[in-house]
Amino acid sequence: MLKVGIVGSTGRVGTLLIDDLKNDSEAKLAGVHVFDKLEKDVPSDVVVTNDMKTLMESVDVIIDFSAPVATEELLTQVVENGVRKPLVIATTGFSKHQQNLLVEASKLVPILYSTNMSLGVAVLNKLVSLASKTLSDFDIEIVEQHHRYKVDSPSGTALTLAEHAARARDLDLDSVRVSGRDGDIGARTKDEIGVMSLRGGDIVGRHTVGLYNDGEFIELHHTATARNTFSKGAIKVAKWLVNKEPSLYSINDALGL
Ligand SMILES: NC(=O)C1=CN([C@@H]2O[C@H](COP(=O)(O)OP(=O)(O)OC[C@H]3O[C@@H](n4cnc5c(N)ncnc54)[C@H](OP(=O)(O)O)[C@@H]3O)[C@@H](O)[C@H]2O)C=CC1
Ligand SMILES: O=C(O)C1=N[C@H](C(=O)O)C[C@H](O)C1
Repeated sequence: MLKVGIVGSTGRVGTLLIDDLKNDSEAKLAGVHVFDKLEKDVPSDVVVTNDMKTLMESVDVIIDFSAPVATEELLTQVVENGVRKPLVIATTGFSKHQQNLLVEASKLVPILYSTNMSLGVAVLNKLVSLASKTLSDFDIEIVEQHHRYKVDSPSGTALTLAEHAARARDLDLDSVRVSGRDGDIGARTKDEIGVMSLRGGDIVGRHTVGLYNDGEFIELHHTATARNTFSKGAIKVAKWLVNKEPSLYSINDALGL
């Protein structure tokens, strides 16, 4: 039985991970990191701790849906404190420093990082690469919609979709991304990639990649209708990751896409 540890165990996705692991025949909950207090009941043999190193040493693999500072603490245990455990990282909104730390840690332990753990978005990324390259004259605009509690913007998924679009056109995303328009902004430039955010209600996650030209346009939509799409996806890739060599893996590696 694969022993799973959760970082972000009290969160929207973390609580679903606890439920999903109760019904899994190959993986079980072995430890949870709690920042404050765990309201949910867990079996008595589960390690409940606010110490990241203790959690990591109690499990076979970590699944992280938390906050950038918490993921940074996790990665620091690998890079500075010699802890060696495979990590599935789903948290979004990292700074450049945190992104670099993730790359450094992946030289020491296997890490699968994905801004979206759904199969649908994994396929959408591939469709976006194909469409952006083939429809090279079309303007690309991405819109993401999420629930009112989401704290980072644009979503990690929207940024990953934008990266696929930019790479397909040999563009540097940081130079061409536009994430707000207001006032006398002038006409749209050819290469810019718009990435816009809407927040409201209980929307689990919706991403639209539009490619617009004179006389026609294509819009590719993905909608997550249940949040456990992400928790179940993360457990699936954790099983795949656990015996891999240190490296930075994508969800496409795990799903064979
Ligand atoms: N890749 C994917 O498929 C998906 C990624 N996400 C991402 O996962 C992350 C979590 O999402 P969600 O569950 O909705 O968020 P929540 O805000 O519901 O949960 C965040 C969790 O992180 C914990 N946390 C916050 N700060 C710290 C800290 N400093 N140290 C330790 N733990 C901390 C919280 O603990 P406490 O409750 O005590 O504050 C809580 O358990 C977000 O970055 C989100 O974008 C979300 C869905 C899918
Ligand atoms: O915070 C969320 O809820 C989600 N976050 C991820 C992101 O930032 O892309 C994935 C999903 O869309 C839900």
